[in-house]
Amino acid sequence: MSAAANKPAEIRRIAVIGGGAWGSALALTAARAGRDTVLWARDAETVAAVASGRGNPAYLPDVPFDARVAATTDLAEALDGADAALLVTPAQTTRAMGAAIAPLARSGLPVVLCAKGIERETGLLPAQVLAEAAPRCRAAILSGPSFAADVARGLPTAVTLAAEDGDMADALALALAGRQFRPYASTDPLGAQIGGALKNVLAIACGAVAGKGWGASALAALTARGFAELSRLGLTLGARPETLTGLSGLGDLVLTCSSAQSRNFAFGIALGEGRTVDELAATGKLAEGVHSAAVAVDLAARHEVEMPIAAAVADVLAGRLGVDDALERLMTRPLRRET
Ligand SMILES: NC(=O)C1=CN([C@@H]2O[C@H](COP(=O)(O)OP(=O)(O)OC[C@H]3O[C@@H](n4cnc5c(N)ncnc54)[C@H](OP(=O)(O)O)[C@@H]3O)[C@@H](O)[C@H]2O)C=CC1
Ligand SMILES: O=C(CO)COP(=O)(O)O
Repeated sequence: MSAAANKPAEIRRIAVIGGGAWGSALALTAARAGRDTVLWARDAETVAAVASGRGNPAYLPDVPFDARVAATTDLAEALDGADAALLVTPAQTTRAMGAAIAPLARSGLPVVLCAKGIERETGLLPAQVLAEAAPRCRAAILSGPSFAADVARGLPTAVTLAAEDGDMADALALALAGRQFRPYASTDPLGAQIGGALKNVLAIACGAVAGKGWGASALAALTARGFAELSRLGLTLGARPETLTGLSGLGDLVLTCSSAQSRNFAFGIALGEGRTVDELAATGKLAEGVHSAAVAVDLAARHEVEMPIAAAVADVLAGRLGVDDALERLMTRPLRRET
């Protein structure tokens, strides 16, 4: 067989599964890139608004949709004829959504996982979950510094698009690329997932520092030590250094640990200001780090990797530690060489 015969076919039609902020922004991105794009959402009002060109008032208010995106509540219709799917529901729904996609997807369908998290019950990353739930689909990862509202408004950014199969990563990057959206293909999906999941946990810690008013020096120090944790775990699990220092690692960590536009950072700010975890959970706003913190710490412990900042976040979220005590615990750890 010739090399050309092994190349993935051109990606013309994209199904975006998930009608929240990021799914809508990515559907717009795909449509702007010239793909025939259909958005699946479970909420009929969202589907009606997107299909009529009004955009997504629930999740992206005031963002005009400047490209044509079809929409449906019927998953089979969304996947019919799709050359690739983007799965953009919260990380803890990956298994159920994968199982729903599995019987409807053609064999070998590329499924780009866009959620950033670790499955709570198993400690598995999204691609590992998809491999169990939809084994005939092929996983790719889209991750990097990209607030949905910015991307939907057409503000520029760059992201990592990773798959074990480099040709598939290249084809997906080409299918989504535009003047304002620049995907870099990678063959390190593991590294891309670790960066995306951990930056959310670390952003909660950074937000708490901001909410406490502990100053810009503390915030920078915590971000750097957070990156050390992320890198330690990533390297131990087999991620590549250039992925961890790249867009889906350091790039997204810097964004999320410095901007109140991040829901994880905003969650941390509110904790630092004295709101309780229960109050914040009741808002229903998604902060993926809340769901991944404890399992990330367990995963690190299983591999004998120290993650004191993530552990402090997990303890604060579980009500075992206050934010002031968490700082005290981090600052009084035994002095050590910087690694
Ligand atoms: N927002 C952002 O800037 C970015 C987000 N991400 C990641 O993308 C993922 C999704 O985030 P985002 O879109 O912002 O989240 P949102 O809270 O904006 O939207 C979540 C969407 O998922 C749907 N949903 C929730 N639970 C289920 C379920 N069990 N089955 C089917 N659909 C479900 C919701 O539907 P309903 O409205 O009906 O509840 C909603 O459409 C997260 O992992 C996040 O980390 C990544 C990069 C940027
Ligand atoms: O992942 C994101 C930006 O890259 C979005 O971060 P939040 O989920 O914290 O809003």
